[in-house]
Amino acid sequence: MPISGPPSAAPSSSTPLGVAVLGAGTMGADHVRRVDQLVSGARVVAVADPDEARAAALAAGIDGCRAFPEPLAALDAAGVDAVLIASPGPAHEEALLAALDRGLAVLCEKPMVPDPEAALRVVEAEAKGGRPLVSVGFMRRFDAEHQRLKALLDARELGAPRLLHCRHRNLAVHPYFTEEMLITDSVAHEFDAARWLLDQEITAVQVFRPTAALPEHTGVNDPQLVVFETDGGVVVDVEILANGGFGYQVQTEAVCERGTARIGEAHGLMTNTAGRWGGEIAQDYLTRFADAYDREVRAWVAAVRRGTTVGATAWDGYAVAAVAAAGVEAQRTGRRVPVELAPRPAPFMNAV
Ligand SMILES: NC(=O)c1ccc[n+]([C@@H]2O[C@H](COP(=O)([O-])OP(=O)(O)OC[C@H]3O[C@@H](n4cnc5c(N)ncnc54)[C@H](O)[C@@H]3O)[C@@H](O)[C@H]2O)c1
Ligand SMILES: O[C@H]1[C@H](O)[C@@H](O)[C@H](O)[C@@H](O)[C@H]1O
Repeated sequence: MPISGPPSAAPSSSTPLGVAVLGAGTMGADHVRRVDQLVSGARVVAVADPDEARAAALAAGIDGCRAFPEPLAALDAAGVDAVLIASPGPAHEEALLAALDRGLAVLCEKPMVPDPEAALRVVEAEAKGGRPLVSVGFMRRFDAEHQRLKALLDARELGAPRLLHCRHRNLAVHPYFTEEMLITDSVAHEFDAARWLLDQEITAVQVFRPTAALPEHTGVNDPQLVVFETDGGVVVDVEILANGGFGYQVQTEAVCERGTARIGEAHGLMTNTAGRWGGEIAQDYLTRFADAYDREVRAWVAAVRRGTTVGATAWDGYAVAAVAAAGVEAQRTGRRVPVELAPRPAPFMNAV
């Protein structure tokens, strides 16, 4: 799609950035609350969802915010300077291309676009515009524990990393969640986090599935073990559990040449009483990663004002989609599947 719209200018420092939020479900509602109540320098001016009642309910609580049943119409609403996409992954490509066509900066929830060919179209559309506009919501990059682990690995304090052991356990997933989404929607986070933590590309993926019968209540064969290799020789294993039923846990342990480092062990209150100790397990990502989402959206608003992006780029979104495509094939065939990456375009001159 050609870039035909005029480039958007970030508003002056005294005018809040007008944000259109596409998708008024779990994440859309959380981001609307965040932009409205926690982030200074931005306001929600439009909310769009084909479920009109959802959009209207969110917009009703915010002065000057309009609800739209047609997602793309919200991009043309008065006062829109930037777009936050929180619709399901398959709807992202259309919204991203429309935003880029209008020169609007975007924070797009992960996965940027689940399918790699479509993800590459987004990379190309942004490149044609000549400036960075797409930030992808891989929020672990803004989580304090993940940032500490990255700093430790970058500084080589424990020597070179050799293995990453990851656990990704969900309480439950949406009823529309499919077996493929274990890879494209959930392990997508570990694909991004591993690339970012290690500063390496992923080269091949394998998926191991228990042979036990499919649990009737979920429709997803739980748990699965996803193992991938990087071009720096690191091996990463990820236990992915969609319907664990007990809480939300995201843990990573790096095994390096001279030691190990672990994050995600505890998050919440620990109690000692009556001869026992015990702790809390967060029940969902909205709790576990609340601080990370806040930092992410604040950083995004600040970046848009500076005319740039933050966190994962459109290229990162594409790379994750390419790895996920290999992962889905590995899941289907039981084979080790190499990752095919397109040539990387030159970075933007002013990207951060
Ligand atoms: N970063 C994270 O930790 C995290 C957590 C959960 C979800 N997500 C991502 O956020 C996105 C939304 O997930 P969710 O859990 O909020 O889903 P959800 O099902 O709760 O909500 C999605 C909403 O989008 C609406 N919708 C459908 N098609 C649309 C379109 N074309 N345009 C606008 N709205 C549309 C639906 O009616 C629904 O209200 C997904 O990409 C998901 O992967 C990210
Ligand atoms: O969409 C959600 C979200 O991305 C969560 O962060 C992840 O833990 C879940 O597995 C996924 O289903």
